Amino acid sequence: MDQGKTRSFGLGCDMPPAPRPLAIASDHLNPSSTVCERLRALVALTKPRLAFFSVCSGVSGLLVARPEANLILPAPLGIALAAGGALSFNQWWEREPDALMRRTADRPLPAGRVSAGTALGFSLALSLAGCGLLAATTTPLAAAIAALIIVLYGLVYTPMKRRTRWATEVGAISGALPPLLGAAAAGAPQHPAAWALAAALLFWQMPHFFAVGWMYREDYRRAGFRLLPVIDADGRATAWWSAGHAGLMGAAVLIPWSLGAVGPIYGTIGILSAGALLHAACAMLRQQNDGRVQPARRLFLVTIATLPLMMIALVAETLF
Ligand code: HEM
Ligand SMILES: CC(C)=CCC/C(C)=C/CC/C(C)=C/COP(=O)(O)OP(=O)(O)O
Repeated sequence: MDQGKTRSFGLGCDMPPAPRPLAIASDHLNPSSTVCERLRALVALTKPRLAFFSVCSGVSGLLVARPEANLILPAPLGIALAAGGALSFNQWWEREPDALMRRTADRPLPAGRVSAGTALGFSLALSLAGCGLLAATTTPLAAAIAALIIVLYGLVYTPMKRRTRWATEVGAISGALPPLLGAAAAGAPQHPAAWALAAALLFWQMPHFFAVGWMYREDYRRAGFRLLPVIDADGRATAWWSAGHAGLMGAAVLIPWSLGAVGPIYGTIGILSAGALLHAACAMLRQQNDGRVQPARRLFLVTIATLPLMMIALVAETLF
């Protein structure tokens, strides 16, 4: 989710040449940067692409729970502010390891485009504004879920990444909660379709991250992250866990479909998506140990392609 100008969507071949030593902001800010450059740096702190997808999953929960809610703006805005707050807090916390990884060395903090104090203040302000807006315009439960996501992601998952390989599972809970946040904002936190999307998203994230982790495992190792792809010598465990979670994602689609909680369009697209993830994870399993990252990259791209399709299918089936 790095927003560096030189790379995009995990293709990983045009990264900056080398990680810098700790060039942490505050004393290293470029005094001649324009207002526009500073604003751009603040936007990059929010990991806009991930934030956008998280908002989409939250809005999907909102729309399936209350289809007429598409006219209500404060809920998506509140979700976006809370997401930006959580994600920029993570960048503030990880400014030192980010400086050690090629993938993230050009982020605003390690690159010195924003000071640590500004980043922390910005992340807290966005978090408070997001939760406040949700509390004032939707439901207290929605604000509470947003606060829970911020705490789980910022204060539990983020420090866990350098301590245990199970951090990813905890991070996946925070990443799966936005559809429930959306449904709570619509006043229907129990809505089965929102729970179905949250469950699919929970399992989707494991192949998604294990693929990325394998692609950048040297980066993660250098920065001291103890994630599964780092401690897995030959890629076998990474591929198996990815395949297993692709299977679980299939179950998270089939079960609500068979119970009538979601319709056949979402059901079919969800099963095809899980099948595509399983296929790509199995390809990773077959080609482990040969040092290539191509199968992992393909798995990552499959995750990126399938998630929007599933969200669109779920919402379209509800609205039309
Ligand atoms: C445990 C949970 C997750 C982890 C550890 C994770 C990690 C990552 C990482 C490291 C990247 C960067 C890949 C690169 O630089 O090439 C990435 C990309 C991406 N992730 Fe995730 N992610 C997680 C959950 C999610 C969730 C919940 C969503 C959406 C709702 C999401 C959407 C995306 C998208 C759209 C990209 C591609 C765009 C970009 O690189 O910014 N991720 N993810
Ligand atoms: C509404 C709301 C508050 C939404 C936010 C949703 C949310 C917290 C998603 C985060 C998912 C996640 C664990 C990403 C990995 O970040 P990472 O820190 O491992 O990624 P990095 O290596 O690129 O820094």
